[in-house]
Order: sequence, then structure tokens, then C-alpha cells
Amino acid sequence: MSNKIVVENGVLNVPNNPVIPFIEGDGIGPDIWAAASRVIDAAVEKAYNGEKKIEWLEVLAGEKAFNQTGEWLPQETLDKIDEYLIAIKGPLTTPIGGGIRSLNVALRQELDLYVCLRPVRHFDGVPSPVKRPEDVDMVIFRENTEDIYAGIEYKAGSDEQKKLLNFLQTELGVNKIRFPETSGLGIKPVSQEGTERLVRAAIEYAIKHNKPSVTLVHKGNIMKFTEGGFKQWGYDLAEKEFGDQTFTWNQYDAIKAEQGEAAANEAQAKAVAEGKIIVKDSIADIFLQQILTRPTEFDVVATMNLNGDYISDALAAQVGGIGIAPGANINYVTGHAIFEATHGTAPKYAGLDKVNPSSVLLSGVLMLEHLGWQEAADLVTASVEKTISSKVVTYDFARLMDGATEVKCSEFANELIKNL
Ligand SMILES: NC(=O)C1=CN([C@@H]2O[C@H](COP(=O)(O)OP(=O)(O)OC[C@H]3O[C@@H](n4cnc5c(N)ncnc54)[C@H](OP(=O)(O)O)[C@@H]3O)[C@@H](O)[C@H]2O)C=CC1
Ligand SMILES: O=C(O)CCC(=O)C(=O)O
Ligand SMILES: [Mg+2]
Repeated sequence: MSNKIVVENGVLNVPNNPVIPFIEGDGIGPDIWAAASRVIDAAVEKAYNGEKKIEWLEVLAGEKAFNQTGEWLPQETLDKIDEYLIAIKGPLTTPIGGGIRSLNVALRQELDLYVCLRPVRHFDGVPSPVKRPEDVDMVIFRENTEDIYAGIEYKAGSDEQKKLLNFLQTELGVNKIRFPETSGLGIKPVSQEGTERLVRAAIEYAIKHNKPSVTLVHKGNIMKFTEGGFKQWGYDLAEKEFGDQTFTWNQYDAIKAEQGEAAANEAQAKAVAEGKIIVKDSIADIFLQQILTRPTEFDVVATMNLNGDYISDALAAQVGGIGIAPGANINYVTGHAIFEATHGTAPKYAGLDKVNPSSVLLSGVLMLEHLGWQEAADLVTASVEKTISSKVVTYDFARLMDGATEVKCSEFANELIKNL
């Protein structure tokens, strides 16, 4: 039997010994990947008595790739992930202000992994800066291929910047750039198709997991045709494709305008009683306040690339920090997915065997769930809960806990394996 994961009629077919490519990552990548992969292997072995086993296939990207091949993201890496469908990666460095563009973004764009899925929930015993971290239970659907984040920008003074500036000024009559000659210029594409496929995935997730609401987060009051477009296209999609399963604040506003507020409230209450998902929206600045002040009001969050980047780190802090925040980049149509930690390469801790491997490990749990290997996923989750409750933790949690035993990254993995 082939050891390739394939997608057939939209359903993943996973053999017992699937080949799964991995990218170790830069900085802390080697430490966290060594720890996490040992725990994943042990959980799979235990859950299936050796009947199932992942065949890891290393593929290169980042500094390791550059040192070995002279390329930051070799074509072979993309080809292998394309071929084997599902992969997992550690973080990759992106220099600031110049140098190569993000390899993380490039992987998402090259494989058209249009959803960045980042579930955020609290694990018992994890120290948090907020009073009720258990109130945070949100799943972020971040658009992953467009927006200002896609990296279409031109350096101040470059020929391209001058051409674009000239076009803006002479063809479009733009006269609001305060210091035109010395401005770097960026382009923010946000499309109807890109919005629709992201919001569709978010609503389908909410339906499948019985989540009561989907919130579209945007700054559409200021960026009317990009972020405002996202909001409108999102509402339109909900009404067009999920009319029987959703009630939108767009519909609420229409009823209110025609029949008054009481009728709109009644319609919304009826929709909730019928188990419909409320599709609402929130402007990004107040959203960042409300996830702190009233987190129980948010369940599934659909947003654009840059907002999603900020929101994921902010929400991660509320449940104990970036060391425990998992993620996945997914194309629900082709079946391609790369699971990855939310955090970066934390260069000051590189090679110290110190940091928390939970972010990439829990990304591995998302991967096991995606493969349908729920038993192995549950073993890892239970072990993380048990280990943290026993206060055996890495430095990031130890510094916020009373009476904790601080262990190294690899020792934390040993403890997790013991507690499987
Ligand atoms: N998807 C990816 O591959 C990503 C890559 N990056 C890249 O990573 C590089 C470094 O980015 P930077 O902004 O410093 O952000 P990082 O996420 O790498 O690190 C910031 C801080 O977060 C904490 N942290 C990160 N990972 C862990 C962990 N596993 N366990 C415990 N604490 C952790 C540390 O906090 P403390 O100092 O308090 O101990 C660390 O100093 C950049 O090149 C950036 O572009 C960034 C994000 C995602
Ligand atoms: O690509 C990078 O270096 C940063 C990416 C990032 O912060 C993210 O995707 O959350
Ligand atoms: Mg980020």
C-alpha cells in the first residue's frame, strides 16, 4: 500500500505509515522540533500499538537550506510538500527592513494555503495575565495569501516607487501622500474570492463544531474597499451560501431599519433559538479591547492577514503566551496543509534547549486530528494538561508560577512522554 496521504472526493485517505515532510526551522526550531516529534511518535505508538507510525521526511528551508543548497526555499521542498499533501514546520527567520522576503509567507502563497487556522484556548494550570483565561475559547481564521502582508511594496527612492508615485499622482490625482519622495509604498490587495473562501471555511467550521458565532474583524471604516470589502463580501457569502444556517448583523440592520429595533432583536433571538450561527462584525481596534473585556462573546473569528497576525499573538498572551499557541495553514480544496507554531525563531534562545515546545507540539495535535488520528491527539493533549498541572514546565511558565519545577525543552518532552 502507498504511504502517501491523498485526497479523494474531498476526503483525506491516510495510510498507516504516512510520509510527512517536516521543516526543522531556524533559531529554536531544532530544539522544539526534536522535542515535539518525540512526543508525537510516542503518542502514535501508544494509541495504535505500533500499527500506525509517521515516516518523517526532512525537507529544507531557511538557514539550513541556504547552507546546504545555496537556496532559502528549494523547489524540491515545495515539490515534496505538494506531493505528500500534509507537512509540519518549525519557525523560519525573516530579516527586518531588507533581505529576503518571508519564507513562511512564501510557503503559504506557493501552496495557496489560504486559511491560517489558529485555535486559542486555555489549558488548566497555565499561568495567564488575565483573571479568567478559561473564558477565552476562540478559533482564528486568518486570510493567508493577500493583504498588505503579501509583500507588494516599493522602497523609497527606488525606480519602482518613483513609477508608482508618478502613476498615483498623474493618473489618479493622489495628492494626500504627505512626504511623497521619501515614502515607501505598499499595496493592499483584498479580493472577493479570497474573502469568500476564507469566510466559507470559517462558517463551515462553526457549523461542524457547533460554535454560536462568527465575527468578521476589519477596519472597514477607514480602509473602505479592502477591509470594508471583506466585511461586505463576508456577510453576502453568509446570506448567499448559508442562508438557512446563519443570521447576520446585516439582516439585523435591515429589519431594524424597516421594522424597528424590537423586531430586529426578536428576529435575532428566534435565529439563536433555532440554532443558527450569528455572523457579526467588529472593527479591529475595539475588537482588541473586547477580547480582553468580554471574551465569551467571540467564538470563530474571520479576518484578514495582518489583523490575524496581531490578533493571534494578543490572544495567545491571554491563555499563557506564544509558547503554547498552535496553528495550521490549510487549503480546504486541494487538501494541502502545513502545520506550524504561531511563534518565531526566538534567536536569543537558539540552541539553549530552553524554550517551550508546546506550540509546535500542539500544532502536531491539530495535524493528528486533521489526519483522523484522534486517539493519538487526545493522548498528547491529556499529557500536556497533566504535565502542566504537576507544575513541571519550561522557563516561560515557570517564571509566572509559584512552586514550579523549571525543566529544559528536552526534559519537558521526557515528562510529556512519561505522562502519555
Ligand atoms: N511562522 C514563523 O515561522 C514565524 C517567524 N517569525 C520570525 O521569527 C524571528 C523572531 O521574531 P520575534 O519577533 O523575536 O518573535 P518570536 O516569536 O520568535 O519570539 C518573541 C518572544 O516570544 C517568546 N517565545 C517565542 N517562542 C517561544 C517558545 N517556544 N517558548 C517560550 N517563549 C517563546 C520569547 O519571549 P521572552 O523573551 O519573554 O522569553 C521570545 O523572546 C523573526 O525573524 C520573525 O520574522 C515570527 C513569527 C512567526
Ligand atoms: O514570516 C514571518 O517571519 C512572520 C510570520 C508571522 O508572524 C505569522 O505568520 O504569525
Ligand atoms: Mg505572527
